[in-house]
Amino acid sequence: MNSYQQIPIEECGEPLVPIPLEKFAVELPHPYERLGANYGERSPYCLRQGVVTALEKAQFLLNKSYPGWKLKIFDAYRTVGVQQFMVDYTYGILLKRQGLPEHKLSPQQRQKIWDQVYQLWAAPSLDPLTPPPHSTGAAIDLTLIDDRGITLDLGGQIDEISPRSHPDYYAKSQDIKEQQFHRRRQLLERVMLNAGFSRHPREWWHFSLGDQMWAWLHNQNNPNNSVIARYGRI
Ligand SMILES: C[C@@H](N)C(=O)N[C@H](C)C(=O)O
Ligand SMILES: [Zn+2]
Repeated sequence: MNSYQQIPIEECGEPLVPIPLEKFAVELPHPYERLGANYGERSPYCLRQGVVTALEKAQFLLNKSYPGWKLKIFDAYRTVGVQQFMVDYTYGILLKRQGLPEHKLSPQQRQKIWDQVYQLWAAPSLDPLTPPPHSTGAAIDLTLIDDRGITLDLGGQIDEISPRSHPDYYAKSQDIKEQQFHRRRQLLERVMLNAGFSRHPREWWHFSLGDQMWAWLHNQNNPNNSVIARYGRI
């Protein structure tokens, strides 16, 4: 269990609502649907009402400094089934990289792959006390586009399994291009944090508001003013 999953949840009952996609840029077709993930009746482009409002605020703050730029939504809501699909898909990718069929792997080799998967992905838990962040409708993965509609390079792909995914990977670089990646990551972080979100400590693209991870991060920074999560699995 991750530390953040010990945070209690007091579900506030806010509905999951569609993201007004016309206000943002969107990765289309949806990256996980393209891989075969089945959302059933649900859409990945939904969030809790309060989270959509905060996302609109982040877009507004971005436009104050950078008119015409947009937040580009990669992924938002996921059922636990989709979380399971992506965890299994990522295991398959890492297995292929090893170049060995699964039955030839030792239990230790297998465990090493699972550890890598769970470095990046939350466990597809059906326990209401430990929901995957995206299954609460409170988490979003996103990047930036500029006023020409060009997706900006933030120095790595979303969902990349590599040290480059760490938000501060380029923080100390002397390379001009890499310093630009870092400034863009800082810009994305600034507008999202000022709108109320928290950023995942290991993923430059993942932000959430009101879920267990958000509360845990808040409490790390404000030990005298602790909060609990208001969004559970929906
Ligand atoms: C891997 C990335 N898309 C992501 O969302 N990671 C977090 C931790 C998650 O699975 O909730
Ligand atoms: Zn995410």
